[in-house]
Amino acid sequence: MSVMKIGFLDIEWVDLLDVLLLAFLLYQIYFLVKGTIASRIFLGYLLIYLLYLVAKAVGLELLTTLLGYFISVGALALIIIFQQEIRRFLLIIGKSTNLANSRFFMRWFRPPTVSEPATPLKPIVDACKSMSSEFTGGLMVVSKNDDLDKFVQTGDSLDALVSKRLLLSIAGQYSPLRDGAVIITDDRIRAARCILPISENDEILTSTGFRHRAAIGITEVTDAAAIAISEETGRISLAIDGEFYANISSAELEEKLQDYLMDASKPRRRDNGKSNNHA
Ligand SMILES: Nc1ncnc2c1ncn2[C@@H]1O[C@H](COP(=O)(O)OP(=O)(O)OP(=O)(O)O)[C@@H](O)[C@H]1O
Repeated sequence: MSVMKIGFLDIEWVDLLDVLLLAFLLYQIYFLVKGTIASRIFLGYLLIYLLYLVAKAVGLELLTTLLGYFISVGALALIIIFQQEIRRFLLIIGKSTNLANSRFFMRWFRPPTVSEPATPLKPIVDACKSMSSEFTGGLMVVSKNDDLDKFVQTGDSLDALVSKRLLLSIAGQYSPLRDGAVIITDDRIRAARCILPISENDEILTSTGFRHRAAIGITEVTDAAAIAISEETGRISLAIDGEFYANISSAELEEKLQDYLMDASKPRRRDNGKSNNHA
């Protein structure tokens, strides 16, 4: 059924839907790559494509052929270049269709209300407080819903009950487990010395070290929260969903962790990959 006619163009409902869906998809891709190196590559590729169109329209045959070759292998090249972003995009789709997190699902099949998160926060926050005052560096990941097996496997398995004493001894100056990250799921310390993905977001201050980039990185690809304690400054920082809360107090840490871990319906940010520094 025709909606409107512009000259020889007969526009139908399905065309409008097509354009709207394409605009929505491009908008999502824009937010996904915004602030990353990928956005510049994408822009560069777009400019080459525009140049190709102009060359073709003007009739520059040699240039058109050359650029045509470049663009024909472009799809494959884009998949290789954007593999991180495509992975992140599919993860977001996977997460947003996660039934357990869906508001609709929660409304009808709400599990019995619990007032405390599965992970005991007091020993974690107390350990962070001690580490902060003693300038002991540390990186702790607290799981929410996502499976962190892949990252647990990069470290040394522990499977011990969460306790302040154990967290402090892992982070201690002479501990062989102090490098890398500690991963906590529910009330268990699952592993130490784990390697986390480093955030590639170029909006993060260049002075930010690898411990803090790793804290942001893990929260960009999973729904876990990550705490970094700086060895240099003793500051406590928290990363959630790619957002970075720098230099927070132990009370703020506990409050933010509590809110985040208890909020099962909290939707993931749309502009995944964009980190903000909340100093
Ligand atoms: N990808 C990673 N995964 C897990 N841990 C990491 C990773 N990168 C660095 N770390 C840990 O962070 C420690 C300190 O790294 P770096 O000095 O670059 O970080 P930083 O952010 O400047 O932290 P600090 O303020 O404590 O110096 C490393 O010794 C290592 O234990």
